[in-house]
Amino acid sequence: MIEGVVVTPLRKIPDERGMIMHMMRADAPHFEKFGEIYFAVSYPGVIKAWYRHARQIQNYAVISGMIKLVFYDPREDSPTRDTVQQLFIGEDNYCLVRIPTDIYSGYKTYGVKPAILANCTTEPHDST
Ligand SMILES: Cc1cn([C@H]2C[C@H](O)[C@@H](COP(=O)(O)OP(=O)(O)O[C@H]3O[C@H](C)C(=O)[C@H](O)[C@H]3O)O2)c(=O)[nH]c1=O
Repeated sequence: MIEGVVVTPLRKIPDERGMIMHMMRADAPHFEKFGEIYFAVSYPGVIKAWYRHARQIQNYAVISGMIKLVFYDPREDSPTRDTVQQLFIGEDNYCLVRIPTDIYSGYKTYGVKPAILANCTTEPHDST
């Protein structure tokens, strides 16, 4: 596992009406800071890469569909420098993935339906 990447299994609580899908709460051990939450929808087969953020920690949960999520660690001071990691996450493996600053990440949507990725970040998005 790349240093700083944390995978936390999340609960789905079903009943006859549907389900509750946990993601983030302020008293959870994995909560750090709230910046923004948004939903990225990707059609089947779409690749989104590469991302690298200097300030913003990302927390991904894929609420519908599946993605192959890949990381590369270029950090000179990291014990996992030059490591590649891949995860298959989404409705069949419902979890929260913490992505630390300064690593590269990217993903591909697979399967037959769009993936809906919720991203709860520690800083508001800034495209500059
Ligand atoms: C994230 C965001 C984007 N935008 C605008 C900026 C662009 O005009 C458009 C698409 O943004 P972007 O190309 O950044 O979208 P993605 O390639 O899906 O990437 C975003 O969602 C993936 C999952 C990441 O992890 C990235 O960090 C995040 O940038 O939406 C906004 O106006 N506000 C926002 O909060």
